[in-house]
Amino acid sequence: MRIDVVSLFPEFIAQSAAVGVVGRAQQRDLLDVHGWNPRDYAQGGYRRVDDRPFGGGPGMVMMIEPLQACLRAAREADARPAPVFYLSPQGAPLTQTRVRQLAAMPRFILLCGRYEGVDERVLAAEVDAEISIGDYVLSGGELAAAVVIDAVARLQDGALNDAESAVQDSFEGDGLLDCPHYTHPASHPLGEVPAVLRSGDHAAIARWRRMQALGRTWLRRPDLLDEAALSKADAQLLAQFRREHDA
Ligand SMILES: CN1CCN(C(=O)c2nonc2N)CC1
Repeated sequence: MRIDVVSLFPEFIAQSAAVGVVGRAQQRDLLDVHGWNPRDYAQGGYRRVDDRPFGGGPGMVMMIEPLQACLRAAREADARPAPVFYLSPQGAPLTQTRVRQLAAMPRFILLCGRYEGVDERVLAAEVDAEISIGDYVLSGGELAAAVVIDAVARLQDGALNDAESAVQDSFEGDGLLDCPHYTHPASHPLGEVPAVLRSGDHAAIARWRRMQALGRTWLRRPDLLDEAALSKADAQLLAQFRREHDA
């Protein structure tokens, strides 16, 4: 899979994509991440990439020409078709379902805006969809692009080791929040590790973890519960959690 990123800070993208799961995926040739800088496609001595907004107001807007030329270069760097996604609070919320769709593509291009954003004509002519990683305002699209790249990289076959796959499966598999995790020491002034986790009874441990995942989802993200396909056993575990919680 190939991801091209158009950004005024391609070094940020390259550095974030060189470490961890994404870096390993690249080393394993599961993923290629390429950064492109619109400033390299800006004309004139100042290599201008932004200008003042028509209508006045604060900040600057990224100009059409450097972006169009940069997107063209990124697109033409590989023969495969490449949809363009713009990171923006105005985009569709990024979900694991959307990540799975992106991860199945042979390639795509991420467009990262800075300042007040990009000229709207670029969005209309060059962008296939906008993606938001959350309802807040960042300083640029690069952090959002790094989030998309990380989530997509994890879904490339061979990117995760067994332990990492288990974590992925725990959320992705059933859409619930994760259960609590503990490690040594078993006793600490902050509290004790739940006895069931030290019991060696793997069936009881699995039930406890499932009940905690169901219960935490009910408490913190009931909207996810509405989407989750709960089994009869799940419903019984959640009922037990709620009885103990309300006791
Ligand atoms: C122009 N620039 C504004 C800030 N920005 C975001 O806040 C953002 N991107 O994706 N999800 C988000 N939230 C990126 C684009």
